[in-house]
Amino acid sequence: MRVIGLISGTSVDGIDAVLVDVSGTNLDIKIELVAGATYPYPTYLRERILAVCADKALSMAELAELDDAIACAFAQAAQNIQLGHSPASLIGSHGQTVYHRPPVKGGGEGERGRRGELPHPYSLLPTTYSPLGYSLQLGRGAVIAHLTGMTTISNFRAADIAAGGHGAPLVPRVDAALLSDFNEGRCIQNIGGIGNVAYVPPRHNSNWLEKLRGWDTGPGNSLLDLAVEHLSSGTKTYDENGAWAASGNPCNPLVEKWLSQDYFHLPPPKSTGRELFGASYLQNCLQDAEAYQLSPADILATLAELTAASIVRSYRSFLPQLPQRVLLCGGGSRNLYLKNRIQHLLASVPVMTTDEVGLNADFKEAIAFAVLAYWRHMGTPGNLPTATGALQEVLLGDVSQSVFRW
Ligand SMILES: Nc1ncnc2c1ncn2[C@@H]1O[C@H](COP(=O)(O)OP(=O)(O)OP(=O)(O)O)[C@@H](O)[C@H]1O
Ligand SMILES: CC(=O)N[C@H]1[C@@H]2OC[C@@H](O2)[C@@H](O)[C@@H]1O[C@H](C)C(=O)O
Repeated sequence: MRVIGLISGTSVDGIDAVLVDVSGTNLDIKIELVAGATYPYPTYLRERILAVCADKALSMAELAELDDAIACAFAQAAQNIQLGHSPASLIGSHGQTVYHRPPVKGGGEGERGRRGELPHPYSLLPTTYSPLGYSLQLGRGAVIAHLTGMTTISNFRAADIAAGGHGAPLVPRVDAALLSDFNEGRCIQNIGGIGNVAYVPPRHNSNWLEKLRGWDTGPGNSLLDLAVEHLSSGTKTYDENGAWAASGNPCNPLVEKWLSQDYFHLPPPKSTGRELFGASYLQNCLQDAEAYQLSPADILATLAELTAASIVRSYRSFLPQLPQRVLLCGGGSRNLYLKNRIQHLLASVPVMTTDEVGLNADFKEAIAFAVLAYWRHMGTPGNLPTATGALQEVLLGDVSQSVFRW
């Protein structure tokens, strides 16, 4: 089946679109990437999205307008990616995350929540506050289905959240299907705006899927990108290949201070977003850096070290053993300095990109949402409770069918 996968991630840099052929059932699937492209948002739209992510207030009418403007951009990306190819019959669209709130521990989280009992932290909250997580992705599927004439699956995170999960990360089940190895335990590390990992145990283990783990490791490129924009007075948006950071030195006492923060010590399942690792987090980092009189390059090297160390230390803290290989994907896998620091901290564990095992590292997330849509279409669950904390596996995504014929 030919499927389109669409996502714009927490970097808000544009829409990743793929056209893939998917076949098979459940975890036993094959995919072939027919086409992939990134379509940058128009500047005005990117700025509006970033403002909303940074808590800018907007009216309901403005929210509806923004939701549909994003959906139109996604529909356009779906049309563009098919040009010159035979058309797809299904779209899986993640949309644009503008807000993410994990469930309250001991309340919504499936692993800990008990029915019929108000857990302690919940009883301290106003009664209007739900212990379930909340995650809002804009770019409604109905509009994409309407504009493209194609059945569109969207709103993938809601069903996992309703089952007590974080609604994230959702990619680990796809990682299990596409990147597992018979003999080797692997960490599949995405470095987008936020970093997230799936630990995929070797498949020779009879209950390997139950042993799979996944969580958000913390900042990926979000702090680095914000810092580059600030330190270059808006002339740059990211540190190409990590060259700027590579010309500085990390300040280790600062890295240790930042790593003492709660999020890094919280056991999985856990998820996060720009709400935590965003502009105000960076402001605090920059304030801390003043005491050490760091140069711009040192600041970037220190933030890169935070990202690398938060990733590697989370493996050491939360996995039964280190993986035998780490496969990087997402834009941060192109940051050579970051990649080298991860390799250094992992010593003899080989670190490479998913490209090197045949899965495109830039488009893996978009591919994942094509696969998740395929699974929804086939009636196969898409979440992994060991990664999201949900009480059970559930079907992910709302189905919008197009009744319009253009
Ligand atoms: N050549 C490169 N050198 C350094 N960094 C790069 C390079 N290419 C991309 N990046 C980084 O990758 C980021 C985009 O990554 P990606 O598209 O994977 O993020 P995302 O999908 O928005 O995030 P998420 O996975 O959190 O949803 C850019 O903002 C930039 O920081
Ligand atoms: C709420 C949300 O959009 N979360 C993203 C984000 O970006 C990376 C990390 O945080 C991950 O948990 C998730 O995305 C991927 C696609 C996932 O669900 O696996």
